[in-house]
Amino acid sequence: MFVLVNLKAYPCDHLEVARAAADVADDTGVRVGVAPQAAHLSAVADTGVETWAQHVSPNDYGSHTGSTLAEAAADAGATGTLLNHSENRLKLADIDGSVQAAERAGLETCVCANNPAQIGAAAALGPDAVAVEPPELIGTGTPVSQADPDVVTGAVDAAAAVDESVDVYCGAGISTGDDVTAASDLGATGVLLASGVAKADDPEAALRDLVSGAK
Ligand SMILES: O=C[C@H](O)COP(=O)(O)O
Repeated sequence: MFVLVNLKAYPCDHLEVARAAADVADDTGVRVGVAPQAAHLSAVADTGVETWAQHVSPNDYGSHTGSTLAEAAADAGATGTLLNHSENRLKLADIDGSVQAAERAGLETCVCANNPAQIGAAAALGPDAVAVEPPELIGTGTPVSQADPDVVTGAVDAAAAVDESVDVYCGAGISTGDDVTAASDLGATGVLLASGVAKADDPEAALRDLVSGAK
């Protein structure tokens, strides 16, 4: 299982989380990634943890003020990127363009989507992974694997129907090792989470609990 921690724009200590995630990954052999703010990519990558961007633009080099260039994220140490997160939705053409931009820069890609139908559409764009997240469960602490298991199995089936090589992650409310185990039992190969670590009093303890459920 891949445990990917999205720090969003939470006021957490990104270096504390990154160092903890690097230690937990080293100690357990479980794949753990951290997706910080774009301005923190380089500092987070310097800790040695697997580092993901929260978004990259569909643009190539050029006159694109305010864009997050895929090559710049890769230069800063990112090895992957989320795309189309529920809090940063893109037009279909821009998701496609961002997947291509990320691939051009050598970044792994995970396209987020709300439900199985969107997961099928996302998988058709050829990312490395898709992540299903019911928006109403994000940040609630109620895990999707418990509240809406059918959305996870539906997403696994929808992605496989399009392209069996696309990994399927699930997210929203994931915060414990039991949640990670439940996600794995439903067919997900990774989890995408945020508040369970970014808002934890002890992020390292939260991460150790999460990875204890990874298979
Ligand atoms: O990117 C992470 C997801 O939106 C899940 O957030 P959450 O773990 O706070 O529910």
